[in-house]
Amino acid sequence: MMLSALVHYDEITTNVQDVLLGGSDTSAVTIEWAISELIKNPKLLGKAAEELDRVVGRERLVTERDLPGLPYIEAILKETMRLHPVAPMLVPHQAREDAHVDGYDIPAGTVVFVNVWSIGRDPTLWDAPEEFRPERFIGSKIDVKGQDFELLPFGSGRRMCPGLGLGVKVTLLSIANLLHGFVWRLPDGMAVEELSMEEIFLLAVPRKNPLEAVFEPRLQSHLYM
Ligand code: HEM
Repeated sequence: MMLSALVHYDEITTNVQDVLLGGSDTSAVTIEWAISELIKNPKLLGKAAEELDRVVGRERLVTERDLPGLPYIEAILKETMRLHPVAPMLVPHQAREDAHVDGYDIPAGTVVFVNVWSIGRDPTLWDAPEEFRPERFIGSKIDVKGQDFELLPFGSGRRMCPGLGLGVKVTLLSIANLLHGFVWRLPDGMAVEELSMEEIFLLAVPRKNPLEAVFEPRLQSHLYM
């Protein structure tokens, strides 16, 4: 009885840890990459601000209800997830039965890694894959929900990320509010070419050096209270 209560407690702790870890770093890393790419491309920063001013205006903050009307912000998120997937090889999976995929035999028991980092930069799938171009997703049906195999930042299938819905909303809303609420630029005297985009390959792939940026309010002061 005591043992089963202990196992039960351990399972709860592990599951809570999974959700906290799975849901915090992933979103933070994605948001930092999105802002970095935009600071490097001031024209895109301007396009995002234009969409936010047109749809939301300057009298209030962005809310979840605004998200469906912000296709450019959504395109920024997809483009960030294409170039900077937080789990570059997803997590290891094991083939349960013999399979034949694209000319390769995969025996049962094989540990399979899916290199979504490379897929996102594959020149046979993407035009100018090294360029950050959110426009490529405007009018495109490609989504991050695990059905379009060229873009799998949340994985696919029965073990794909269960936090997809929450993850997309949190990152979209954060990026939208950061761009709507602040003007972003590099510190004085620093040119965009000097902004390092080096990655560090850990469990997630954050920036090697934390982003240093200057941000100034662009809305009325009472909105920040
Ligand atoms: C930007 C946000 C996020 C990204 C990019 C992301 C990405 C991923 C990826 C790639 C996996 C592995 C999928 C696979 O096995 O192939 C995963 C698993 C998981 N994620 Fe997320 N995630 C995000 C947000 C969240 C959130 C908000 C939560 C929870 C609140 C969460 C909870 C989990 C859990 C529990 C798993 C393990 C699922 C399993 O093994 O069955 N994630 N996530």
